Amino acid sequence: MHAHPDDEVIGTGATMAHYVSAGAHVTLVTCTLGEEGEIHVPALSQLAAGQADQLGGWRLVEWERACAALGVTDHRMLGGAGRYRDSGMMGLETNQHPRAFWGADLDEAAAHLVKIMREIRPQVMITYDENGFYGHPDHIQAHRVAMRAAELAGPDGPAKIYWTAQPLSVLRDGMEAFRESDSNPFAGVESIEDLPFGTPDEEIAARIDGTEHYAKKTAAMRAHASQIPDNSWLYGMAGDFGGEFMGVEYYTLAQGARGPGEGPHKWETDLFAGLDLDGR
Ligand SMILES: CC(=O)N[C@H]1[C@@H](O[C@@H]2[C@H](O)[C@H](O)[C@@H](O)[C@H](O)[C@H]2O)O[C@H](CO)[C@@H](O)[C@@H]1O
Ligand SMILES: [Zn+2]
Repeated sequence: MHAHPDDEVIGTGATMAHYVSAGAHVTLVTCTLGEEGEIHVPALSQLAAGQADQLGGWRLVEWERACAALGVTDHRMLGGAGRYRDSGMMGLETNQHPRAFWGADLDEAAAHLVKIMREIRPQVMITYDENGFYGHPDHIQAHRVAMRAAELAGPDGPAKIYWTAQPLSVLRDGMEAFRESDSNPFAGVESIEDLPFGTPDEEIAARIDGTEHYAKKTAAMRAHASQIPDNSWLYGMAGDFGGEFMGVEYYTLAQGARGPGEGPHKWETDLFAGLDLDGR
């Protein structure tokens, strides 16, 4: 369950490709079209919200192309394309738009996801933590709607719920690795504790290694060209560090029993670890 087109790749692209290739049924639910986003493709600049206001339709196409690159065939917009609008960054006037996701009625929005849950009966759901990973209103709302839907869906809801996360150790390694880079995402950051995200390693529950799929993740990122420019640090990370940073994704476990794991913190290597898959 993601907030905008492109979130699915940045946070969970390798995980989605990993499970599609393992034969799992992966359903992506995205909550808005991303109408209020930046535009990094000059030729598209007049699609912006304050001009032609067509960015949402364009990002829908980018989103479908990115899903194709990951092998995800079941991708849905919450309540149908255009039902909820990108709210913009926290505190902006766009938060008050009549269709802004940030102002959506929680149970009405959750009902759209419950309907999907009753159809697909997921064993595992991934969404964001209470802060929406980094505090964007649509990410916070996606968390709230996903957790409410899981509560309302009862036995049709997921047995395990994970929230996207970045271990502090990975952020420290990344900050060091990018120190000399000319596209340093940590530029101006004194300490990783200043970042709006980061989880102590001991609170991480799962490390999903989708390294073999990081080329699919990179291709899916390129599909989101309006949001992820060619000179993005994300490509630098993929280029300089290969799958090590791009192909591995981390999660905390918000609901369900933790399965067997590896390493000093017993991180699961499979989100379905410990589940009776025959049962559901
Ligand atoms: C990854 C993500 O959630 N992107 C959102 C976010 O985009 C940010 C926004 O454009 C901001 O103005 C930029 O400074 C920042 O770099 C962007 O990440 O918010 C957008 C508006 O809600 C949203 O469309 C985009 O998908
Ligand atoms: Zn987002």
